[in-house]
Amino acid sequence: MARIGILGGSFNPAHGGHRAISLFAQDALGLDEVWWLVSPGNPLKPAQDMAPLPARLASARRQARRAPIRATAIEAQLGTRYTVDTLRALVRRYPKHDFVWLMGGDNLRQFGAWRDWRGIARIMTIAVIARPGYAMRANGSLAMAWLRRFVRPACQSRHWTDWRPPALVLLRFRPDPRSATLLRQADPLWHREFTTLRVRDPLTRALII
Ligand SMILES: Nc1ncnc2c1ncn2[C@@H]1O[C@H](COP(=O)(O)OP(=O)(O)OP(=O)(O)O)[C@@H](O)[C@H]1O
Ligand SMILES: O=C(O)c1ccc[n+]([C@@H]2O[C@H](COP(=O)([O-])O)[C@@H](O)[C@H]2O)c1
Repeated sequence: MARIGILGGSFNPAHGGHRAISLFAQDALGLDEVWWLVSPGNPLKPAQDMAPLPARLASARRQARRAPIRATAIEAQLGTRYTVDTLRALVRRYPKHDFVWLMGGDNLRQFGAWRDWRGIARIMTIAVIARPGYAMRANGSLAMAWLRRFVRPACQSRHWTDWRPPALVLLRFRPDPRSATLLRQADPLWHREFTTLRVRDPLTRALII
């Protein structure tokens, strides 16, 4: 079974922080690959600041170069927007893969607002990577109040395929302050270099328009 970590995100744009946490997770969890799911549109984020999907996917492809990372916009083909639907579809589509959901500590804080977040935790193990400014045990977070009982020790993280979800592992990583927000502030028109209107999806080979 291939061991795959999934990092969902807006990638508006992709940056070195995504790459660094993916390589760290690859090592900590013993992954064969990390798949970056470039979202057609985060259901909780306003669409107006969002660069077109082909530009975000192209920026992710560039950041993923020469690393065991595949950028994909597979949610555009699956027709899913909510993570719970995406993960169900992926597990069905790739029965020979073991999947773990990766996210930064900032996403753990708002996880309780995601559609059927308990359902997500029941589908696959979740690995949270520390992010500067976000306490991982997020006291007062609705999701953490429920997830706390499923936390596994980080020293066992390579054995995640033996865990029966819900299972949550909190991974400490050297704080990486990079963010897409900072990059957009520095250059709101970052996507002008990705003028291409169509990009080949590296995972599915479909044309993303
Ligand atoms: N520097 C980082 N450290 C830890 N996790 C990160 C970091 N950058 C991104 N992530 C995680 O990667 C995933 C995708 O992030 P996203 O594409 O939204 O980038 P972002 O930098 O958080 O963007 P924005 O600043 O626009 O919110 C999320 O789970 C996020 O928590
Ligand atoms: O399913 C949901 O309700 C949901 C709500 C907010 C965010 N998400 C997912 O969380 C991932 C991170 O999103 P972002 O925009 O913070 O990079 C991305 O895969 C989104 O589709 C999912």
